[in-house]
Amino acid sequence: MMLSAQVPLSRGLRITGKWTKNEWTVLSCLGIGANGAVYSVRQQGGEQVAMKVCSDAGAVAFEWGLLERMAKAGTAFPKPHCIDDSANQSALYFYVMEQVGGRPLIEAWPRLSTRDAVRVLIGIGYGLRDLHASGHAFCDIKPQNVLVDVGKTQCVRFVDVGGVTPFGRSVRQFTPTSDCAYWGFGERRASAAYDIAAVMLTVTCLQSPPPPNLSQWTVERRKAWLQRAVRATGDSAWRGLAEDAIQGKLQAADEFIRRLYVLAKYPPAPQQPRRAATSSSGGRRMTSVPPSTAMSGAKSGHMGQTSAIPKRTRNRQAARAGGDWTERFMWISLTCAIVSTAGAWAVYFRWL
Ligand SMILES: Nc1ncnc2c1ncn2[C@@H]1O[C@H](COP(=O)(O)OP(=O)(O)OP(=O)(O)O)[C@@H](O)[C@H]1O
Repeated sequence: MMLSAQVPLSRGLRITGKWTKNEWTVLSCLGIGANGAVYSVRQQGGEQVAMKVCSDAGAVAFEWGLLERMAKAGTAFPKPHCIDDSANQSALYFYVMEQVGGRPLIEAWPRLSTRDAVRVLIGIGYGLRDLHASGHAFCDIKPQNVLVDVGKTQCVRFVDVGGVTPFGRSVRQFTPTSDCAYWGFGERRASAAYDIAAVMLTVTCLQSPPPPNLSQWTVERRKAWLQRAVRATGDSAWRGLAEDAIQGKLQAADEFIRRLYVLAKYPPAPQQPRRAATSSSGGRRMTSVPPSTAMSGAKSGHMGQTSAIPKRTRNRQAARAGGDWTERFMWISLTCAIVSTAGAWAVYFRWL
């Protein structure tokens, strides 16, 4: 059978590595993008991993190099496994990496409560902080490239390392709606501020989907639309954060995280209803995600290790939200004990 990066690989197909001699079995397609397709595959030994397949050997080698660098820097991108090309067919180049769990933000966002949405943003903030510490910007932030574990942990992970660029260089790969220059704000240059603006642009566009003919508008008209969309989203704290981020005033992820903690205390008013969207990655329909519960019940973080909201802060927030039943139980028990002791003393003195 003729294998090619352009032809979708069918389930059950076996791919043998020309150099590693490893064998992988295709399970499903995780997503298709401009640079190639990503498949869930099972490797010998049974582990499920992700395989990015391209027809361009140079593109695979370039992304692989970035992925290795990002792994060394301990960022939220998938861990690299190996790079190879198919022994069955010469035009199939690929690399194998950790398969990241969770759902793309485009699917997860509409079902997040306001509090959980802020917590996910804090997770993104921490992911960016680690990435920026390596001197690189993500540059291609979009809802398909941020995966959120919508279960208990709400971990945030990044995929698609192809756009990662050293600070100061021109952005090579971007998505117009997440690019501040497209909206008439800032320049298209890799920086922490560029990524932070992209996060808030992404979120604004998830809240208020832009019109389909946006690309035909002048930059001024786009800018005016965006300003209206930001004004229509959330309360003044939220608007202030979104405006500052989009205008490039937040120049470090730490500052972004700090501002988000303020929002976690005073979350923006929920926007209803959020329009259902269709994932562009592989054309999958948005599937239902169980609504997340109060902050007290879940841990948050990126890479499944770090909690986005420190435990003490979470407990305080939970107590404020009236969600800490153990504390309420303790106070009720204490009150009962005091009342019964007082009663016993009263009876004792009456009998004396
Ligand atoms: N390691 C991974 N684990 C799980 N899913 C992944 C992984 N890598 C990619 N995906 C999924 O596959 C989709 C496409 O992958 P990727 O973004 O790397 O392709 P691309 O060709 O670079 O896309 P684009 O044209 O958007 O830049 C992603 O949006 C994501 O949903």
